[in-house]
Order: sequence, then C-alpha cells, then structure tokens
Amino acid sequence: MVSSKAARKISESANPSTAAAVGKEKGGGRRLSNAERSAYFARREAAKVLRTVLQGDASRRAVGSIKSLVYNPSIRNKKATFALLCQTLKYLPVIKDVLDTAKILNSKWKVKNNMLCFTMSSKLHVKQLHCRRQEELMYIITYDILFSEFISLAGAAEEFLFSRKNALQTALARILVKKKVRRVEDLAELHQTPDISKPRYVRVNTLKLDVESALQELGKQYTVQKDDLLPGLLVLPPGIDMHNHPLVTSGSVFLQGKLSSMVAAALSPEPGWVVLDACSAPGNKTVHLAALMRGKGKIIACEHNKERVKCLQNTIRLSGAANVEVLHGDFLYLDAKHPSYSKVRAILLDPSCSGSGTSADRLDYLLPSSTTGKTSDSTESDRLKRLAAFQGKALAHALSFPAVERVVYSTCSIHQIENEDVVKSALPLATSNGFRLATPFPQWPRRGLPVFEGGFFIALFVRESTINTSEMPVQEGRENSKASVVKVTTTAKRRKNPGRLQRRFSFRTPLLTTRMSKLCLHSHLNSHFHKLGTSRDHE
Ligand SMILES: C[S@@+](CC[C@H](N)C(=O)[O-])C[C@H]1O[C@@H](n2cnc3c(N)ncnc32)[C@H](O)[C@@H]1O
Repeated sequence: MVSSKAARKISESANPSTAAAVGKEKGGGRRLSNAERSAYFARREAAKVLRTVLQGDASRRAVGSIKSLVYNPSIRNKKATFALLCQTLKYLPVIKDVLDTAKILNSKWKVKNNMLCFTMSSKLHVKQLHCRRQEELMYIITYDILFSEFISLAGAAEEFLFSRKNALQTALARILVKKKVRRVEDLAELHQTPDISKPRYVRVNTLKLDVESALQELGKQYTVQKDDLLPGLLVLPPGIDMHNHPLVTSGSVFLQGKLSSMVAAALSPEPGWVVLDACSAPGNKTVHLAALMRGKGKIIACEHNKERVKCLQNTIRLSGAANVEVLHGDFLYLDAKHPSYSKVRAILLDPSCSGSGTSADRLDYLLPSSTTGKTSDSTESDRLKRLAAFQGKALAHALSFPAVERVVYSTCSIHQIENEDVVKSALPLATSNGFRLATPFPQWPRRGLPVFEGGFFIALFVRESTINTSEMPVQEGRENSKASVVKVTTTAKRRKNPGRLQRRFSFRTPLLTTRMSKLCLHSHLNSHFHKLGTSRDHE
C-alpha cells in the first residue's frame, strides 16, 4: 500500500512550483514542464486502470488484480499511477460523496483546442465534455485536489475541477459535519490497510542466470538469502519495489511469491518431458516449468482468454524459454486421446479460482465491494459453486490424459469447496486411472494449515508409468518442427450445434513441416478439441 506521504511526494515532484524545469512561454501559451506532463499522464493512466478495476469489481469478474493491471507494460508511469490509484480507491467513498453533494458529475466542462496539445492557447476550438463520461478521471483529480498538498493544473479536466475547488471543499466539510467526525481519516468508510510485512520473493530464472550470480548481484543492493525450501528462490526484505530492477526487466529473475513458486516445483517435471500447462496465463508457472526442465522437452501452454494469451507470450519471450508452444483454446475442449497429447507426462492445472488466498496481496481490500458488502453471501456462494464445478471438470479432464504420470492441482483460494472438495470429487476417477495422492514437499511442516497470510492450495496426483512413451506414435511434423513458440489462435464458440467449433489459425513459425498442407493442418487441429459439454465462461 502506498502511504499518502508517498503519494504526496509524487504529486510534489509533479508540481510545477517544485519542479525545476518549467517550460518556456510560446505563442501566447505556456509549454508544460516534464513534471506537468507526467502528472497529466499518470492521472489518465490511473483513471484507465480505475475504470477496469471498478467494472471488474461491480460485475465480480476477474480482470486482474490492481497490481497486475498497473504493472502491465502498457502503463508507462507505474509508480505514480499506482500511488494515485491506491489513494483514490482508499478515499473513493468520500470522493463519490463529495462529487455528489457538490453536484459536479452532472455538469459539463469545456475543452479548449486539443487537450493533448500541451499549449494553453487563447485561440479556442471549444468542445464540451460530460463529467459522467470521465467519471474515473474526475475521481482521480478530486483526490488530488482535496487530499494531496499540491496539484499540477495541466489538462482541461484539472482546470475544470480546480475552478470548483471551493464547492468540493464545502461539500467535504458538510459531509464531515453530517457524519459527526472532525477529520477525513475518521470516516468509517475509509479502508483499513492490513499490515502486510511479508518478505519479497524473487525466483531466479535459471534459463538466463544462475542462482549464485543473482544472489551476488542483488546482494549489492539488498539483504538477500536463499529460501530454505526452493533452491531457485531468493528472499528479500518486505516492501521493496523491484519492478524496475534490471534483473527483473531483463527476465533474469521473476517477482514470484513462495507459494506460487511451489506449484511447478511440486510437479517436478524432468528435462525432456512433454508437459501441459492447462490454464497458463500470465505464464509465471509456465516459465518456471521451462527453467526446471532446463529448456529441454516441450511445454504446451493452453490459455483460452485472448488478451491473456498476449500476456503469456510476453512472459515466455521475457524468460527466453524456447520450448513452449502456446495454444489459444479451452483446456476442457482438448481431446486427451489425440495423438498430439499422447506423450504428455505431466499436467499443471492452476485454474481460475476465487483468489481468496491472495486477496490482501492483490489489494482487494481497496475495492468498493470489500467495504460496502455489495456482494451478497448468496452471490458469492453461487460464484464459488460455479468455479468449483469448472475446477472439478478440469481436474477430471487432466486425469484422463493417457500418458500422464503427475498432475498438480493448485488454487490461490482458501475455500474448501475449491480445494479439498474438488480433489475429493476427483478421487474415484483418479484411483480408477491408477493415480494416488502424493506429498509434494515432505519437509514442508505446515501442510493443510494457513501458512502465511492468505494461501495457496496444492494437490499432487502421481501414477506409475504404465505406458512406454517411446512406443507412442510420433506426431508427424510436430516432432520435426523447429518451431519454438508457436502461436495457434483457436476461437471456440458455442453454437446451436455444440460439437461445431469455429477456429482461426495464425502462425508465427510453421507448426508442421512443409510436408503437411494447410488443409491437412486444419483437419489435424480440428480433432484436437473435444467438446465436454461444459460452459466456457467459468467466471
Ligand atoms: C489462475 S490463472 C493461471 C495463472 C498461471 N498458472 C500463472 O502462474 O501465471 C488461470 C488462467 O486460466 C485461464 N483459463 C480459465 N479457464 C480456462 C480454460 N477452460 N482453458 C484454458 N484456460 C483457462 C484464465 O483465463 C487464467 O488466465
């Protein structure tokens, strides 16, 4: 959580009066300083993320955590955006109340010339914008005006709201009187920040850097030590921001928590195996698998969400893993009996879940639904049932792949319905297919109990190999393909006839050797998918 002090610091640095470089006057207008520009963009970036966060929260759909949205590559000024976003969310109930009382959201403001042209000129092309259309931006700027000490006025929306500063302040004063409190901090609605003082973990990407070198490099700046359970994991002090550290931006280390790092380690695939990552984006565990397999063998990374496929591809690219094949499609539709999967020996199943175990990490306590109790118990329970139904189907499907010896099922949920209940419901099938539940980390002392604040759930199924994979038919072309990352775009849409799937293919590198024609390729991939009569929209 970013303190108001930190947010103020950022606001101060963005303020023209404290920033050294104020641009020169030009043609009757004033060119903005870098700090003004940066504040202008940070507010708009924060507003964009805020819109996604609020829409996701209102519809209870997983759109990514606050952190993951801010640390998306499309956000340029991450630090300022994050600070503004967290602070605005913290004060959001008050801000909404203030804007309502001051009747500002129903007004319009005038935009002079082009808002993005950083010259405040007196020659006008006036356009009117409605505040409602820019609601999130209004929230961000109102936060800045009311609660941070300085504000840069660059931008028409800023000018408009600043001209109503008195109305905003009067509205705030009225609300305090009405609620019988003296300070804004005393308003009961303000979110309490939980005390999160967990260490920062980084996982060394051994495809790019060895653990000793990472230890040495990070040791120049921080107190760092090896984790006592996972050899490639390093432990650093809590609260440090490493997002821009060169080892992180180069993909030499990944910011990955201990519990998340335990999942691929529990699967423990051997170099040379064919491994399926069933629900893979954004790909942290996919590239961990690649590192554990030392780049040997093949990982098929399946993901059904188009946007998240892009994220997955970025992660793979960053990691330098050359043995990952990205499959854009629904895992439940993959035909386990298809020859392409006949050599899959391990499956990592980390499906969509409620995320209840990592909600503090994801800053969910800042979301409106966490304080207003907008989500009723029955809505939440329906959601959990829907998720559990999908998770159960996915686990049963994973256990049906013919050559699979190890299946890891993991969630970041603390709900029994998504964890033990799913595993229990799959046990009869698992047993009849020759699997038994195994202990992934015998030395891990507190299995089954909440180990940190929040938590992960990991179940490992193993079966002795009954199939000699060297006798498996080799899939023509695929085995000979030199393709490293293959982009297969598959759009499976439910239609009147549920057995029919509509697909699109695009290849960055050839999937098969030239011996196979495109037509042949199409029918080859058509038979990869196998309808199990389930909904694709699990969330
Ligand atoms: C919990 S996340 C996986 C996180 C990932 N293992 C990692 O460590 O980076 C679950 C992912 O599964 C995807 N997903 C959900 N249902 C799916 C399905 N039926 N087939 C393929 N992917 C699915 C979601 O879009 C989401 O990206």
